[in-house]
Amino acid sequence: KKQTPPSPPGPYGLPILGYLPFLQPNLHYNFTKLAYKYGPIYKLRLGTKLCIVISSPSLIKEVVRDQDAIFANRDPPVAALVATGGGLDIAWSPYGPYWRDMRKLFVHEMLSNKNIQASYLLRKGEVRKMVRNLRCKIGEPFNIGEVVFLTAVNVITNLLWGGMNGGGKWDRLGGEFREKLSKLMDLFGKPNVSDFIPCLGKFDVEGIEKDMREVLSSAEEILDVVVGERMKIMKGGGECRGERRRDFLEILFEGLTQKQIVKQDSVLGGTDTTATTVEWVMTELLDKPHVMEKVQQELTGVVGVNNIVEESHISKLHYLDAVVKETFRLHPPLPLLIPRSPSQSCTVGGYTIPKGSRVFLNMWSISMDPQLWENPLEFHPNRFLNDTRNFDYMGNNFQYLPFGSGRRMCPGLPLGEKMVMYLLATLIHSFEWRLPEGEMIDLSEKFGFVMRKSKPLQAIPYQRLPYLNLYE
Ligand code: HEM
Repeated sequence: KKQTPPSPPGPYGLPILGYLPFLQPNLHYNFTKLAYKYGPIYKLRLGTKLCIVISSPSLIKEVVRDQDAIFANRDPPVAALVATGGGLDIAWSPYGPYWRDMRKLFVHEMLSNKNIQASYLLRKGEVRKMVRNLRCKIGEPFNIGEVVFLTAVNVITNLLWGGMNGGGKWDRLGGEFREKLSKLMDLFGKPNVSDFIPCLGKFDVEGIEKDMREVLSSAEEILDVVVGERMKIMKGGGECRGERRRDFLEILFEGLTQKQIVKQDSVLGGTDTTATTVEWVMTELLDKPHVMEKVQQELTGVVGVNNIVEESHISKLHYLDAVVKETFRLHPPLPLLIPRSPSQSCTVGGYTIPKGSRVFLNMWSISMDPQLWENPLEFHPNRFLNDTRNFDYMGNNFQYLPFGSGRRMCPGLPLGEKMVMYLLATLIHSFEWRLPEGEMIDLSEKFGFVMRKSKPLQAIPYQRLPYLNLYE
């Protein structure tokens, strides 16, 4: 008789609530501590939901490579279902034809090599605008993450529907929209009892659904205006600002309704990950002046002293690339990636994983594993120089997956990587950075859908080289 493999080990919990009352807010840390006790694959019952936590490269490979098709489904939290109209966006829609079509449009059209190259002028314009704004703040402390976020939002919304920040009207809407988007991302990450005890769903005990609906209705009002305006132009047969680059909206108009377009929140989520990464890199560099000095030297050698950074310089910035990679290791923006859910019962590591369970891939714990990394708690960019182990972002080394892996891997990778490097190279080449008087570096993190710093980085820019007028 064929025997069913056993269920993974795991802690016991209370009746009905399971392990829910014992969960701590820093979930990645909590899950890592449990792995010390129960091993690299264990189960947790949170309310009625069976969760599986995996934290070894070989078991992660079984999920995202060997059984990728089975694990390509998501198990969206209530907040995400509310935000995406029941899963109309790319990140939360179930694995199937709708997701495939959306993702194909996104990857082959919006983020095709041709479109990314054609949109360089747009990125250049936004990055220059950022430097001009920073010139007015020389000697003053300000929030780096916020400035970078605005630049990333402008680039991505421009790629999506072009021109949101082109005139006074879009500038105002863009600022408001940024606020809503941050709130929306925070709500994705908040643990919600309704996710784990569905019969409590209608009571919305923590008010997350209510908050989400409020944020959404104002965010969507803004999107409706933008999308509606563009639909009018398209229906009138008008040329979109005479540009040759087709933006995502134009492409989407070919097959989707306005409602489906407005629900592309996950695409916009790319702005939060980009800004958070830049903020973490700047924090690590301000904490380690010798590393900052090496990055500056590299930039001076590659870009020169009387010149401004161009995207063509990026491929020559090997040390900065290693600094970014090491930052992704120590502070992965999505420490548990986006949870998967098997579409049929299957076996991982010799254990049964039931259909519909929520599977967390704990990349944070892998990043901190002393068996896999020498001195894992220390910041050593050199470990990524002269790398022979494929520590790139392509999702083939299961010890290092900042952009995920398999069918559900981040489709925004080509843009995200470019933006992070270009923004950092410009910020560091143009300015000398210091902390405000009496301020200490704070490296603590706050768990969320995107893992941000618990205290935003405040830093002061000083003019570094005499060429800043080139940005005028
Ligand atoms: C530093 C930048 C970024 C990082 C670190 C990052 C990381 C990730 C990760 C870890 C995932 C989950 C992958 C998985 O489940 O295996 C993901 C998914 C996704 N990302 Fe990114 N991302 C970044 C930038 C972007 C950008 C710029 C965009 C859009 C322009 C974007 C759009 C998406 C979308 C749509 C998904 C869902 C894919 C799906 O479910 O099919 N990301 N990202």
